[in-house]
Amino acid sequence: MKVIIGSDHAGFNYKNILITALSAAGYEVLDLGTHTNEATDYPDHAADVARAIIAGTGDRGILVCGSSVGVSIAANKFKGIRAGVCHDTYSAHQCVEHDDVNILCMGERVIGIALAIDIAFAFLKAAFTHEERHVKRLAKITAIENQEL
Ligand SMILES: O=C(CO)[C@H](O)[C@H](O)[C@H](O)COP(=O)(O)O
Repeated sequence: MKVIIGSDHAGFNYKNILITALSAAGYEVLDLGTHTNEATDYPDHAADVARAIIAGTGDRGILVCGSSVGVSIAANKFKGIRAGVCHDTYSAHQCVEHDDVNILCMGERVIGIALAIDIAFAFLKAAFTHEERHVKRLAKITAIENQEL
């Protein structure tokens, strides 16, 4: 599985640690930045990762900012992106199993790094169930996206 990862300055340290952990576990990881501690704007990085997922450059995305809220708002503006804020491992796998989330958002200022790593693995190991009720609900989200609902 190929993972696309991005962060602003507030998520920079966790992004780097996550890249090391995921790469060591055998995941292919594409780092779209930011590449320094210098202050940057989270919508830019959310857009980079969202566009890469939409283009099929990677299978799943991970975004890290200070709280996770900013990147999730920005990423969810893109059609076809289902970005979820997860600061616990249950949400991290359930959001894929039920909601087919394709971008995980975490906040470096919110949780410790050990939990962030566990959450990333829970997210990446999970698969969408394709159960009828979930497929129906996702179709409604797509309808909202297309302004049909
Ligand atoms: O946490 C965030 C809000 O959701 C943002 O993604 C930023 O990381 C945060 O706003 C950065 O704050 P700073 O004071 O500019 O470092």
